[in-house]
Amino acid sequence: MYSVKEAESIILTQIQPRQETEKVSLEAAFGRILAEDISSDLDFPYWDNSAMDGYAVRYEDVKDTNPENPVTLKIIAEIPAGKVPEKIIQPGETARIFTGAMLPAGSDTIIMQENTQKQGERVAILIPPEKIGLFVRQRGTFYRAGNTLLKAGIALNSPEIAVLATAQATELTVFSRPQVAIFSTGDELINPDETLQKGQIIDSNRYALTAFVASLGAIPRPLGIIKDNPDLLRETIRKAINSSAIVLSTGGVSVGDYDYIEGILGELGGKILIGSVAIQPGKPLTFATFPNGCIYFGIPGNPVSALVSCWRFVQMAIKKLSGLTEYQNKFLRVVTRDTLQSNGQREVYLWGKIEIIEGVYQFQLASGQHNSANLINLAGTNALAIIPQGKTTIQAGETVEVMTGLPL
Ligand SMILES: Nc1nc2c(c(=O)[nH]1)N[C@H]1C(S)=C(S)[C@@H](COP(=O)(O)OP(=O)(O)OC[C@H]3O[C@@H](n4cnc5c(N)ncnc54)[C@H](O)[C@@H]3O)O[C@H]1N2
Ligand code: MOO
Ligand SMILES: [Mg+2]
Repeated sequence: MYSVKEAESIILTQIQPRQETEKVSLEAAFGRILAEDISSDLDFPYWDNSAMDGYAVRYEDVKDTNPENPVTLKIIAEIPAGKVPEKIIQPGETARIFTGAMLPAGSDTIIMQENTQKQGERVAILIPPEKIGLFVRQRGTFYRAGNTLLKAGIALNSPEIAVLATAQATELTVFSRPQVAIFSTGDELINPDETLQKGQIIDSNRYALTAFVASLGAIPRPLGIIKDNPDLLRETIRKAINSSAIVLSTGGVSVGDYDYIEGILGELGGKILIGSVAIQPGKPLTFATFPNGCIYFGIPGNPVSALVSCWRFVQMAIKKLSGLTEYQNKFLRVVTRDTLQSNGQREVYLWGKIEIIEGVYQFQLASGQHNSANLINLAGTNALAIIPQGKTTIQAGETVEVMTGLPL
């Protein structure tokens, strides 16, 4: 049995960012992962421009002005945003200017309107600017043409989309989304629209995993429920590994008589790299690779074990495969509001919520039973508190390591 850290490292070593890319328009780029470095041949700002509605002046002219005896300047032009200034500001002159408008030659500083008083063709500057260049957005001070603007491997969210638009990057190369096959195994399983008979269990894992995969931007391929029948399982697995980058099955990975997955993976040429992990919930995690590059996760059937395995291990695998540079899970150290307990045998993950209490992050354990079959109290959680192997108690008020950013 591997430790959680060992299992993480084995999994990550097997996963290389995919090479397949596609072109998308800027409109369709949200949520995608950039597969090329982006630069622009434009400086940003594109040219010196005004940050205020006011007057473009020569600093020399106004630096000693004061409200009692203000300097007055002759207004020689009006420059709204979008208009190219035609006149050069000479000593004693100014131009009326608006936010975003190009600075006229000869001027170097903007006086905001509130610090002036218009007197017909002239304007009195009541307050001197604190420094030369005040309220001027200088060309190239945010970004210099030719430098890298955005690096390959980042996810495109609103800020990056804004940058791409401004760089006129209207068509982008992004990583194509990996396909992830998902199926549930077990004779006891029924679909949610079927009538529950004695002894049966409604398949929740397939839905949970489909949502989980979609939340990571990969393409889920749900294949339904497969009975505990070695022939059916073999056929399903064979098809899945030949058509998907990653396969996720739930159930059938423990030591029971109907737990067939590991044996079948071996028969089909899979290399079993992990058979179990010292994690609770989620111990019987099976991880295998196939000669065609397909990655297989045999995930424990208990619904909480299934999702915890996904969050702890599958998440980073999908992210890395998808081309994301930042694929590692995120951990925080926060105070726990509840006492957390373990029998010390495995690294224990307890589900709950990170909440902001008086401006500080704190962990609150989900109420109700912490049992790997109890998916009910998973709802509404957003974090997993971790009790290291060998430790039995973390008292309320103490600090605990929490895995966060779960795509719940
Ligand atoms: N003798 C031992 N028994 C078990 C061990 C062990 O070490 N020795 N490990 C336990 C642990 S830990 C886990 S976790 C489970 C894992 O079991 P499997 O992955 O083999 O899964 P199944 O046996 O098929 O099912 C377990 C449980 O989960 C329910 N289940 C399965 N699939 C679904 C689904 N799609 N949706 C909802 N619920 C599902 C299933 O009905 C069972 O109740 O093994 C322990 N046993
Ligand atoms: O580790 Mo199992 O995953 O307790 O239910
Ligand atoms: Mg079993």
